[in-house]
Amino acid sequence: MLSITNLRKIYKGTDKGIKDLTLTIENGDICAFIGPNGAGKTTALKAIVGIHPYEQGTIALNDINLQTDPQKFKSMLGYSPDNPDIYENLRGYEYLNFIGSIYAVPNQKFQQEVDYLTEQLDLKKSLSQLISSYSHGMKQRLVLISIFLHNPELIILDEPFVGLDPNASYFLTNELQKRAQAGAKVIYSTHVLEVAEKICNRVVLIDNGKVKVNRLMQELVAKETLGEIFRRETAR
Ligand SMILES: Nc1ncnc2c1ncn2[C@@H]1O[C@H](COP(=O)(O)OP(=O)(O)OP(=O)(O)O)[C@@H](O)[C@H]1O
Repeated sequence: MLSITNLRKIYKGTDKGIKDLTLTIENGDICAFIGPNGAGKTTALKAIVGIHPYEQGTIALNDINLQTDPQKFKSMLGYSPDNPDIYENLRGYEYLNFIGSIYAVPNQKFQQEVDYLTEQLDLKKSLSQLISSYSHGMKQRLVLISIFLHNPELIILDEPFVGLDPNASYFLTNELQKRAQAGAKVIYSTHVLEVAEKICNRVVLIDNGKVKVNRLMQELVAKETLGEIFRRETAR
């Protein structure tokens, strides 16, 4: 279980960021973070993965506290940022070897996962090229492969579908569902509400740094679409 309690992260000298976030994600949950531009989704995700220090609150994954045991917490995590800025001077396979060794993925398992994921995401033939020669979508696919390698318990993705071609998007939606069914917890931010409505069982709507809606998807969209709810909740 991922448990976030009264998380607060405000950028220095501003009143922007996340003001109060409390959330529980159970094993098998796929949770959508939605909200207007600038609402605080990326800030919240960066705090949850330990990139942004936060001044208040608790984040714990299976009772491992991010602040007191960051190394253990991060070993259970797979994170894809909104911008796939990765080591440009490495070749694709060098990057994957690097990530595999950081997470101490056993050799056989590493090879199996790389074979499967590069095949599915059509990156096999490009692994010997420098990452600097990759397109945006290819870098994104390489990051996705790298985060799935160690079978993370918590998968955090910041706008993962932006820039992915339809084949890669199809693979990603299936892969997230498959991994959630096997017990992983997934949170991803998105503006693509139709996909979120289809694959997520929980939705958190953030507006102006605060949680406005935190509901099970099935209950929330019983009478209205997620788009209609979004427009009503965020009307100025
Ligand atoms: N490094 C920073 N320093 C100061 N303010 C920041 C910083 N990063 C983000 N902000 C501000 O914090 C607020 C939340 O930004 P954030 O990027 O978390 O929003 P978001 O919900 O991810 O938006 P989008 O949907 O546009 O990606 C915004 O007002 C933004 O301007």
